[in-house]
Amino acid sequence: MSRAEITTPEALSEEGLVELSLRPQRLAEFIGQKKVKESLGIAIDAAKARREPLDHILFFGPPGLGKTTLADLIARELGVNLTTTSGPALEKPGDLVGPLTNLREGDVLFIDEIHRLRPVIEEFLYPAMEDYKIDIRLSEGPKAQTVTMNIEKFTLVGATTRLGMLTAPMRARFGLVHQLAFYPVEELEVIVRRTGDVLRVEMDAAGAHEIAKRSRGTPRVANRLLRRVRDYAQVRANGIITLDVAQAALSLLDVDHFGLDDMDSRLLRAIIEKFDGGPVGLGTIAAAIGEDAGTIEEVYEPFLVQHGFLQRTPRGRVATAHAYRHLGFVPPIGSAEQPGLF
Ligand SMILES: Nc1ncnc2c1ncn2[C@@H]1O[C@H](COP(=O)(O)OP(=O)(O)OP(=O)(O)O)[C@@H](O)[C@H]1O
Repeated sequence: MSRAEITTPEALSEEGLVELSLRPQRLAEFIGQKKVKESLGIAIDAAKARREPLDHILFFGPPGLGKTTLADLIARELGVNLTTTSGPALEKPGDLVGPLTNLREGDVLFIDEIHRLRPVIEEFLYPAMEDYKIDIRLSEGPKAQTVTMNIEKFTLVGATTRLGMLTAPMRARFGLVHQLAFYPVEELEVIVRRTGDVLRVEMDAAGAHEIAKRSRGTPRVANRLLRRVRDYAQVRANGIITLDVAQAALSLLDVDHFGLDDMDSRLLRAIIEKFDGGPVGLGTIAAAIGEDAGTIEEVYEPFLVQHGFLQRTPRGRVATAHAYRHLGFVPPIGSAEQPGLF
């Protein structure tokens, strides 16, 4: 596994089954995101009491923060079935006919990466979301006949890392919209300990803290780092994750002290080395490092801004003194500081 992979917040192809086994089984077991959890709990209880389906829900935020997990927990708490699909997997409206007609009353349909739905599929979904009806075309061409079919009342849960790319009509059809934020180290520590219990790996508080600290605010990264540190502890130590073991394992894996990944470093380095620390426009940075501007803005920047490595100013992005120092550069006099953060 390369350094870029170990701290990427996006799921790696082999992680599906492992993640499934680590998922909390009840909303109460879901750690952090207090406000989101509370508001979901209220909405779920109210819907159950009224015996009505829950409003459609949209989750947005960077990858790996628990959007899919929450969709799963909502279905569990409601005691209904969950059907999962994703924007890129749906090619034509027909692909949704099966999933929608198979829904039983109150079921949850989860659409990941909902910003990537094709416009025809969005249009097809609108009446389903609003009136629980779908229009099925019986043939192709301009004179094609359509029939309207009723479907059961259901809840659509959408997830996106790119709220800005969702169309306004789609956004307007969600009754509840929740943003998932990066997790503070204390909460990640609880997640690491919980995962440790599931995987039956022993660790002390300092070991759990070290893994949490380098997890980029992201449970998916925390769980991944824990699995790698566990391997190291088994092979090179007595199986117990202590501070020393965690530090040795993570430095062997080249995991940055703050969990910055390869793209974070490239981004900051480009601003410092090519643009004198900024300010520089997002489009220019994107071209310089060969990454999509939207992905930079919605996947990488939020973490860097929150942790005081980057500032967004009206004139462009600026690398802070903290970023200079972290990457081994001397900050220029007068460069932006983030007082009190570290
Ligand atoms: N609050 C949490 N408490 C405990 N475990 C969590 C929490 N949030 C996420 N996890 C775990 O982290 C992993 C990733 O979560 P999940 O797949 O739900 O993320 P996601 O936001 O849907 O990511 P993506 O959008 O990239 O699919 C899962 O194994 C999940 O169980």
